[in-house]
Amino acid sequence: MELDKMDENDWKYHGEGNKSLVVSHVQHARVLRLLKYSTEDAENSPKTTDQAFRHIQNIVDYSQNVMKPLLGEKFVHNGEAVKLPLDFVRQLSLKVQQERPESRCDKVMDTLSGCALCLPNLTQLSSCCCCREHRPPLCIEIKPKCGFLPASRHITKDIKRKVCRFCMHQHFKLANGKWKRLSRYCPLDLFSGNKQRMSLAIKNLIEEPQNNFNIFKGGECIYSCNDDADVLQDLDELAQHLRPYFLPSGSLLNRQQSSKVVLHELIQVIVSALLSSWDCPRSGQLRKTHLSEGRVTCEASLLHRDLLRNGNHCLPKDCVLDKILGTQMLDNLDIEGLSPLLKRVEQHLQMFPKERCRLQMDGPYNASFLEKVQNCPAEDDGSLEYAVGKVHQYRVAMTAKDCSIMVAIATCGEDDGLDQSLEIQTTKPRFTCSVSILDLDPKPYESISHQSRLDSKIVNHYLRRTQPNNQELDNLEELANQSLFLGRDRDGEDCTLVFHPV
Ligand SMILES: O=P(O)(O)O[C@@H]1[C@@H](OP(=O)(O)O)[C@H](OP(=O)(O)O)[C@H](O)[C@H](OP(=O)(O)O)[C@H]1OP(=O)(O)O
Ligand SMILES: Nc1ncnc2c1ncn2[C@@H]1O[C@H](COP(=O)(O)OP(=O)(O)OP(=O)(O)O)[C@@H](O)[C@H]1O
Repeated sequence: MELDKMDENDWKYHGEGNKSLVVSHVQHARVLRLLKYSTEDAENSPKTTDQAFRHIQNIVDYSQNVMKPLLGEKFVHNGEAVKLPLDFVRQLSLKVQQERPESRCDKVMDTLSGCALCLPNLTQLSSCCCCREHRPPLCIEIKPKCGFLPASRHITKDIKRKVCRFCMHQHFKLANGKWKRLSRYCPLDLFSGNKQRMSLAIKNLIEEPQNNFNIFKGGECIYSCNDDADVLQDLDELAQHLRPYFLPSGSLLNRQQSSKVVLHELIQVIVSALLSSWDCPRSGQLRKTHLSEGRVTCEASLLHRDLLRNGNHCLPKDCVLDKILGTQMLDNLDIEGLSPLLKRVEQHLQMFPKERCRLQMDGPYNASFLEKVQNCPAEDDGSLEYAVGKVHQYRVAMTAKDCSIMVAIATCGEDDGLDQSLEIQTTKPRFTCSVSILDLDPKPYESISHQSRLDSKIVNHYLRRTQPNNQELDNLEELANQSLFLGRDRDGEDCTLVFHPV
């Protein structure tokens, strides 16, 4: 990429989240990730080009020196901080504006600094993984969120040990109008390692993607949450896109039958990719990570109790889910156990503000930061160092609870070489696949206190809605929502997919 010859016509809108907007190159498998900021919060945006560059370089360092060692070399692509011509960035901003979803337009793209993060386009397979097949690659993006129930002795509300954060948060989001329907997805099912539970989790993501699920074909997003949340997802249209990948061209199945088969096959491929151990492909069954029984089942999940009790609940060691879960579980005190330690750090920093630098509260994210994360003492010895170590661990866990997984797949013929990619073995066509993790930004130290407030709000709201003894249900709408939730619970076995052993 020649930075002095940048042309906005070579780039197109690709997607965005809360903090960044992504454009992709029309020919090369590259993306640029530009920062966004809220106009009301302009004073918190980086003021000079150097500050913005430093901010992006911090993201690169954090990905490379902290998240990559924790999550695995194969999954993390840290990218490169770049300085772009300002005129190019301004033109680009104008060009993409009309493509942006309304729900994300509360923030504007940074057009002042000219700084961005350049990354490989993870919706496309790297050339070494590509087959001779000309069909465009498919890519499935999943934002899995937190995959375990906390076991910390500091927890004050027992419900947190029974219902997972995502499922409780759904009710809070519904009440606040962020979404209009509850998602049936439960992260504990996805992270269970049990293929039946995982399949149901993915089926639920497909049915209600919210901001947790997207599908790309040839780098174009073909399936995601509608901005108009009233409109249900068109699964039939999705199945038509997928049909050539999963059904032989002469298939005699009618449209409805083929939709079922195609979605079932897609889910199988995703499950296989998520469970593959990349260090020893095809031997994903060798070493396994077990979670203690009580931490793997969420009472809000709709699965049949027998399956939850008797199924296999472990992840192959080193598969992408195992890596993410292990990093999420660095948060072993829960926000309630962390809060007094956060206070210890805050008090120290109030007295000695210059210590912020030595303690690496805002980086630099180097080997010494990772050392603080990995070698934090197991027990509180009352020291500042212990408190700082736990705060750093919590922030790293937050990143892992908010990252996304990209599973890029392509069909391949009998004699295609597989090089560094992974062969997914299913009953029908052969696929090569690459799995990556994205959105690995450091979470600011300041965001921890927000987490603490949010945690109380989510839990209190959930208790008010779902527990009959909490009589604070204030209107009929709330009651309706509650019965919707209870109805879900009773529907435990309602699954339109036919599950075959995989
Ligand atoms: O706090 P959560 O669990 O709601 O996560 C936030 C996400 O909301 P979600 O629940 O996934 O819809 C939120 O996602 P959306 O903007 O809702 O798509 C962001 O990812 C946010 O991260 P950041 O503050 O922008 O770095 C996320 O915030 P933090 O990870 O910083 O807490
Ligand atoms: N390297 C990449 N290759 C392909 N697509 C990408 C890449 N990085 C990001 N994207 C796409 O852009 C979207 C937004 O990126 P990202 O999740 O990093 O933004 P964010 O603002 O940090 O998100 P969040 O809301 O979680 O804070 C992603 O959901 C993904 O679809």
